[in-house]
Amino acid sequence: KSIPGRQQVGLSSLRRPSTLDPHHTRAVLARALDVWEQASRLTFTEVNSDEADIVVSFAKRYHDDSYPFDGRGSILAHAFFPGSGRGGDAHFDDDELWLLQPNNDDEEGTSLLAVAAHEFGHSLGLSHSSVKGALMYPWYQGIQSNFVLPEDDRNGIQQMYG
Ligand SMILES: CC(C)C[C@H](C(=O)NO)C(=O)N[C@@H](CC(N)=O)C(=O)NCc1cccc(N)c1
Ligand SMILES: [Zn+2]
Ligand SMILES: [Zn+2]
Repeated sequence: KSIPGRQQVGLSSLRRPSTLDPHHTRAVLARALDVWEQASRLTFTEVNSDEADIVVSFAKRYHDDSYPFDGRGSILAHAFFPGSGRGGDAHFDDDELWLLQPNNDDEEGTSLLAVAAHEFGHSLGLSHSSVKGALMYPWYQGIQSNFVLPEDDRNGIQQMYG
């Protein structure tokens, strides 16, 4: 399944986000992957198959793994470290108010770009970072439109896929 250097991403059509525009959602997910592509030798291709290395889905509460979501807020998403089966997959809590545009601070809602970039870090094998400001810092911090991958995250991905 996972051929080093060729990460495949499937946007699972099984559980597509109920409210988000699928075309726009894919564009945001592609940008979240691009964050990592630009800092490593990784390349990503979209495939429509659950055999993909990273299968993305949106789900609420219990969703056939033992990590149920919790409604709006708190847990926003989770992803599995690389591996067979659901390894690499990323699940997003469909009870969140996902924003597909970089949001100005006062607007409530959660940037899908920021969270997806964070989750794909897990999908690629990165754990949480204690460096405040790192993308892999455990707590959501929003994202600027001209987002550049912080140093700590770049080091992390270079160590694995330099
Ligand atoms: C124990 C984990 C399942 C928590 C989960 C997470 O880290 N997922 O990768 C999560 O949703 N964490 C929240 C915060 C929390 N502890 O509930 C979060 O903001 N993570 C996503 C995120 C997005 C963008 C940037 C950063 N730094 C973090
Ligand atoms: Zn899940
Ligand atoms: Zn995380």
